This record gives sequence, C-alpha cells and structure tokens, in this order.
Amino acid sequence: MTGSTVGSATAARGLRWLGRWLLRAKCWLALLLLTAVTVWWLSQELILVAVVVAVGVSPGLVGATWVAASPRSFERLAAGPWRRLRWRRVITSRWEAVCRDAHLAERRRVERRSLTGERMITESWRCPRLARVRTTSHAMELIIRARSGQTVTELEAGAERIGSIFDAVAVRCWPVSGSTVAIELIMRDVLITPTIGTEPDGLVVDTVRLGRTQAGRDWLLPITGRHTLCVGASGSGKGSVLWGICCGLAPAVHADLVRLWGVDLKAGVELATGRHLFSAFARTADEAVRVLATLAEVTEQRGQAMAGRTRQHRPAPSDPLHVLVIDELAALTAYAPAEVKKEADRLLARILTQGRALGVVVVAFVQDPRKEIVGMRGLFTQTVALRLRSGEETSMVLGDGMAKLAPAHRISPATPGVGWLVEDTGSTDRVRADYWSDDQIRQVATRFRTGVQAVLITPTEPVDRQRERSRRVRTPKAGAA
Ligand SMILES: Nc1ncnc2c1ncn2[C@@H]1O[C@H](COP(=O)(O)OP(=O)(O)OP(=O)(O)O)[C@@H](O)[C@H]1O
Repeated sequence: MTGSTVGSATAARGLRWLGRWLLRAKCWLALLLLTAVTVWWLSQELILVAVVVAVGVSPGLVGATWVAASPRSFERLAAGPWRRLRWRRVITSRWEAVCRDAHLAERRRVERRSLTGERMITESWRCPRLARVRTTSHAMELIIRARSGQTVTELEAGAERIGSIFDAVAVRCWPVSGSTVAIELIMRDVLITPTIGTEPDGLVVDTVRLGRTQAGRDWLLPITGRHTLCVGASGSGKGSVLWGICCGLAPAVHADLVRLWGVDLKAGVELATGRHLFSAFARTADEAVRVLATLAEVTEQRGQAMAGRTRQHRPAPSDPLHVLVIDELAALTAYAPAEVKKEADRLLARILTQGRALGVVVVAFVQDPRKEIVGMRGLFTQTVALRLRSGEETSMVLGDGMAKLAPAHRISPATPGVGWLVEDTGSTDRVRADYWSDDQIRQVATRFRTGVQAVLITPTEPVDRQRERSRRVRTPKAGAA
C-alpha cells in the first residue's frame, strides 16, 4: 500500500466515525445550538460563539482523530469501556421489563382492604433475580437466579428472547446450579474478521489453542483422551483446524511428548507442507494401512504394559501421546479399494475403541459425514462442524436436535474456519480457527521437527497378498462360468 492510500484510508476511518458520532449526538448538538444562540443573543460576540461551538464539537473531533490515528487503542480505552458501561446500565435498569417481554416474569394480583373497607387489587411482577452482569468487549454474561417456583428449563427457554430484545448476534445458555443459569449474549460478531495463527510459545499436550470463540475468548480444543472428527464442506477451512492442532502440538512433538502420524491420501498435498512434524506419513492406501497397523500394534503393546498399573496413559518423553491425523478420511474409509477399505476400517475401529485411555488418539477430517462414508462416526468422542451443506448434516455431526442450536449449515462461505461445537456441558459455541499460511507451517515444522521416524510394520496379511487372494478367489469363479 502506498503512503497516500494509507493516509486516505486513515482519514476516511476518522470521517466515518465523526459522521456516526454526529448522528448519535443529536441531543448534544441541539443543546450546543441553543447555547450558541443564547451566547450570541446575550453578548453579540462572534468569538464567544466560536469558543462555545469549538468546545461542543471537540469530543467528536478528538474521537475522530484518535480513531484515525490508533483505532485499537481507541477501542481498548474509550469505545470498549463506554459500550460495556452502556450494556450494563441498560440491562440493570430495564430488568423487569426484559423479564416481562421474555415471558420470565409472573404477574401477581394481591387483594387488600382499605381502611374504609373497600376492596383494592394491586398488581406486581415477580422476576428472576439478575445476580451478576459481566461484560467483555464483545459479550455480556448474565447470571440469573430463578424466582421461586421457576425451573432452569424455563429460564433457558427465555434466553433466546432476551437475546432478541438486546439485538444480540448469538446467545448461549448453560445451567450453573439447580436454580441458576448463565446466559451469554454475543453483542458483536468478532468472528467476521479472520486472524492468523501464531507460532506456539509453550509446550502443550492436553489442549491446543485453535482460534477464538464468538465471545472473543481462546478456542481451546482438548486433545488427550479424545478422538476428534472435524467435518466441513470443501473450502470450509478444515486446513486451519488441522494445522492449528499440529502446530500447537509442535513443541511437544520436538520434545517427543507427542508423535504425529499423518495419513493424506490426496497425494500428501496438505500434510507435506509440515512433513517434518510427522513421525510417519502415508500418501497411498497401502502406506495408510501400514501406519494404522503400526499404531494398532502400539495400542496393543501399551495396553499390555499398562494393564494392572494405570488406567490412563500420561505422556512422557519416549512414551508419548500418539496423534493420528487423517486428512480426508473418506479417501480411506469410502473410496479406497474394497480390501484396503476393509482392513483400514478394522484397524481404525480398533484404535478408536481402545486407543483413548492408552494415549493413542485420532484427529480426522472429512467433507461428508454420512454413515456410508464414515461408518465409525459414532466412535469419535468430540466433533467440530465447520460449514455444512444441510441441517441433516449438522444433526449427523453434532447430534439430534442440534441443527437449531448450532446451525453449522448456515455458516457463510465467506467465513472459512468458522464452526460450531457442542461442549461437555451440552451448550453450543461458535468458533473460528486462526488461519495458517504455508510459510508459517513450514517455519513451525522446521523449528520443531520431530527427531523420531517410526518404523512401519506390515499388517499380518499384507494388502498386496490380500489383493492376490481376492484375485485368486475370483479366478475359479470366472473359470466355472
Ligand atoms: N481460518 C481461516 N480464516 C480465514 N480464511 C481461511 C481460514 N481457513 C481457510 N481459509 C481460506 O479458505 C480457503 C480454503 O480453506 P481450506 O483449504 O482449509 O478448506 P478445506 O475445508 O480444507 O477444503 P478442502 O476439503 O476442499 O481441502 C483457504 O485457501 C483460505 O484462503
């Protein structure tokens, strides 16, 4: 960008803000006009009127200059705190009206007798208690305690109505106790702006930071003890999730606390960029079966070693967490030759059923979640739904009834990396993964390259022999005919 382009963009930003400020500050401007007219009428001094006008418009001019020069500091120090104060004031001052509109309040009619013996009926509203309001730069969290006789389910039912009253972008709700819920109103969509992945600066094994949640918090994905399935249509940004995991684990890979095993049957195009992070890497179906067979063997041996000693593997150098990363799972489980598919299904099912506690986990990516494509979908213990093609697909990936609560099929194609997940509490959250460029992936892979290359075993019955066998089985049939 040239200097003049940057200059005009900065000026335009300041002017846009000034325009919005003038529109919002109508009362202030009317007061200013009245004061200026009064000063002119009393003093007939133009200079005094000019001073009054200058003082009156100075907040706008200062704000516009600040926004133009440093939008981030303006947001952090002025706009953000002001907005949060306004949200807090509005919700606390209008709480009773909000409860009534959200059908959470109950009307109570009390009959009394006046001193003269007259019958009087007074009406009052019983509302759930707003126990706490917490605000962040993008969201507002309300802790609400049910009124006597009200259930948590009733409070949850009102969450969406409260969201619509405050024009929230999204609403999340989860129970905090038997009578209290937390409602999170997402007031500004932070996920519209993409963010870039950052080189990991610490050694993590259990969870990796993949990006941001819709409330602007870190999106942390548990890795240990989970098998993860990430589903998304072509171009939905599965690569960001994949590299967020691999690059996030990279320091642990370098320390041999984690070993990555890669399967990429799209000729290795995706995983080859970070090849140095992987202890084993399969580009063909036969290689993939060997990787799976070796990992199944690792699972078997670890199971024997752990039996009677511990029930949960704890990663240690040279006794690492094994993470099998499969890009486009369907290439292995649906589109591979029949005998490869059968063997891969068998081995993968073994790893998925036995591996979790033994420190062998799977992270798989797929475009199509249908059962005939990913038969072992139910064996994955956590799922991430990026942009999907239909409500049925959302239900397949996130669970029945989730198409309404976590509409992954409504994610815009213009926001790759955005997805929905269901948390352990059962509440849903919208997230966006950071984007990883090829150069960044190469840098991380070179800096944290693994020092271990796995020696792959051949499955008990090699795939080639299986093919031969299936050919031999078919031959007499043909001859008989
Ligand atoms: N987190 C992100 N933020 C912004 N843009 C992204 C993000 N992730 C991906 N993109 C953009 O979307 C494009 C497609 O992403 P990606 O290749 O990861 O999709 P995919 O789901 O793996 O698709 P396919 O299944 O066809 O390989 C990328 O080239 C990039 O330009």
